[in-house]
Amino acid sequence: MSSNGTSTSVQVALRIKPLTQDDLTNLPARFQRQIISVSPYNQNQVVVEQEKRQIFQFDHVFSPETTQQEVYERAIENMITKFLEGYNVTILAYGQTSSGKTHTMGTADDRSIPPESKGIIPRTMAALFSLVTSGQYKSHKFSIKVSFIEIHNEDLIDLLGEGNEEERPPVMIREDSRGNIYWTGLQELKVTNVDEVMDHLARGSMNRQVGVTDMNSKSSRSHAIFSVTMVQQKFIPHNYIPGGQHVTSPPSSRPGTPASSRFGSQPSSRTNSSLDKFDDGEWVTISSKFHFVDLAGSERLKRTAASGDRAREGISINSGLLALGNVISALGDPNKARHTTHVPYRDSKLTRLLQDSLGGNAQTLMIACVSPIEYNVNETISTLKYANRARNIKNLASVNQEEAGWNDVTHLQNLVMKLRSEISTLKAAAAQNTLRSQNGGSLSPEKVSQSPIINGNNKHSLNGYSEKNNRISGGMNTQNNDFIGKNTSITSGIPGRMTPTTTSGIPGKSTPVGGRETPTRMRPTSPLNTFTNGNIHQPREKLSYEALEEQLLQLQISYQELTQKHAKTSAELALHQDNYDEMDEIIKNNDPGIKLKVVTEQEIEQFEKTISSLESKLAITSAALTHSESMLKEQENRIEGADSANEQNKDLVASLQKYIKELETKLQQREIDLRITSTRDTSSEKFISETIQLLETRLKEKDEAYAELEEKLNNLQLGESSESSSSDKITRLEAKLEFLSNEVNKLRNLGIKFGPDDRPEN
Ligand SMILES: Nc1ncnc2c1ncn2[C@@H]1O[C@H](COP(=O)(O)OP(=O)(O)OP(=O)(O)O)[C@@H](O)[C@H]1O
Repeated sequence: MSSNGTSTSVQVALRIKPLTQDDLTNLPARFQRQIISVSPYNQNQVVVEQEKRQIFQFDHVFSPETTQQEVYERAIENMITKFLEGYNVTILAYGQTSSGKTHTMGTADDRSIPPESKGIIPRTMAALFSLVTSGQYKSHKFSIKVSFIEIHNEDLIDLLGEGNEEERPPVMIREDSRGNIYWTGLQELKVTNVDEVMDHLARGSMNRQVGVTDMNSKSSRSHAIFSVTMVQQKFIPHNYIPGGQHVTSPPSSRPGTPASSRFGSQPSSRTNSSLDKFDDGEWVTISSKFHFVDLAGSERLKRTAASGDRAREGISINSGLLALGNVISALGDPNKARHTTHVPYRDSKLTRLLQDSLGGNAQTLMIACVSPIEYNVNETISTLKYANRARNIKNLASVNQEEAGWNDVTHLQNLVMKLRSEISTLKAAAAQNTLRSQNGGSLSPEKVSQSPIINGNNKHSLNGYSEKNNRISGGMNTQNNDFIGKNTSITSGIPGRMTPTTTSGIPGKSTPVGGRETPTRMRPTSPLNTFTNGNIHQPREKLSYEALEEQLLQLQISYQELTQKHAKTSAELALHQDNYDEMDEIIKNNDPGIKLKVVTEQEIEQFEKTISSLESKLAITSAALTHSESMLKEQENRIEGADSANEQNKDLVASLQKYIKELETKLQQREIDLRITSTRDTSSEKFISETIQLLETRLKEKDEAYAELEEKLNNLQLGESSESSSSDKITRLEAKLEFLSNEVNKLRNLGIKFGPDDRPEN
């Protein structure tokens, strides 16, 4: 049973990793500029310097210089106190690969790690053991167990499991009726000191899946959850002073096992002797669990150059973190949280396991780890945003406290029997008294005090009872332990005090305070009055008798109800056990045909998600298809148009070819004509040149004749008698020569040459 639910936000711390030698060697120097730092104005703010400046606020910010001890002191120490008070506590380390999650948590701790480098787990465990063995808790008895589980490719692996993995029972996640998540089928190892814890942690982390990525030579490829379950039994004496010291020591023997034990163990039966211890006080069982969650790297696949198995791991890691992100979104976005009733815890094993640690019954701290340098800026920003959303989640943390025996039917049966016997003794005493008073006798106070019913335990129940019970039902809570005296130990010892009790002190009935009261019963009666005046003790006895009768009746009803409830629960348990055995058998048989039946709700949801994603892909594909079809039609139309244009072009080509043919014919004809012409030209040239030659010959002859004539003339000049006839002859010859020269010039003008250097005369 839980008490004192208080709403708390998920606390978020940011840790900036210092640049390590590996970073300096492996990452490009030009991207090693530090881009994130603690704000100088507010120690809980970080500033990211990029093109634009971004500021994020967290509950704690740890600079690269912060030591492991400082982280522990500032963020973890007070959570141990909460754990001891009975709260469930969860610490999650989130961030990209190599950002320092494992270092911060100390998940991979072993003896080689120096004390100053020890992470949260070893420090917390050392502090826890130091506290539980200290004087402060000497009235408590503790049972501490550890388990270590890994989620790798959506499989749950028990890291502390021994023997052959195939022969181990499967690890299953379960949810109890109160929404608490627990798992079955894994080793829970009892530890009594910190060394034992560290041995288990080291052994488990050796079994953890690690691989080499581009960014971390020893990268955790899985989510790992190291859990500590603590059951403490606290004795609350009846004369307890709220907020003060216990004034009596607890009795030496105490209830054997916690009334409500999770993680598979059954409540133990109770013996009568243990009931007796309620007379001095009562045992309260507080159980709480502490999860240390070292998440796998949140980076995108391409950053780690993952392929093959690494990529498969990456996809599974990312789907787990995506589901965690969706849960954080659903819980962390104030608008969504108001409207969202469904938080997708079942989307991954990780979120299912952390269901009651996120938005549930837990004190939760997320430590977001980031790299300081520019190279990782995108991952850093996404981690900061993720962590920032987580700050908005409200958890309802409460102490897991139960009064001893409340769930223990055997204990309740014994109690009913004890009450019955007390009532019958009381009845007998009352009858005896009535008889005596009828006989006129009176009962001395001494005799009354000898009655086992009135004496001691039940003294107050006969007078201040109703008043006392009013107080219980009005404001009782197990934290305050507002105890009523010894005589009410029956009521207070009955594990029904956490539910409202009736004013008659009968457990399990939720009747409002005073609802069933008669004025008589409400009236406080002084015991002194009752027993010093014999005249008034008869109605007093009568009243007690009636009240007891009613109590008996109520107890019988309660007993019947409990028996029925017990029978029903047993039947349900048997049914679940059968189903479980059947499933177990199926899984063991490993029959692939039958195995199909073991489709869990989670898988169905996964299938539904896959189907809906396929449907959306189908919608996109069919839209693309429609688009392609219309494009195709358009193309067909174009082709048709092109075909008809082609036909037209063919005609054109044919007519062009015809025209070309005609032209060719014409050309041929022209060529023939030209040839004929040129032949003609050649013959005319020949004729002309012959003519010219002829003319030249003639001219030459004339020239020769002229020269002969001149000579003759000269000879004649020597004789005067022949002078006039010679000059006539010369005139005639000159005229002839002129005529011939004109003829030659005409021929020259026609382009006929009379030798290579011939030029027409002007
Ligand atoms: N605050 C720190 N001071 C000194 N060294 C650190 C610090 N944080 C991380 N380192 C070192 O950086 C390296 C990577 O850190 P770690 O293995 O813790 O990263 P991780 O986030 O767990 O990576 P992965 O997700 O791949 O497992 C380790 O060598 C670790 O010792």
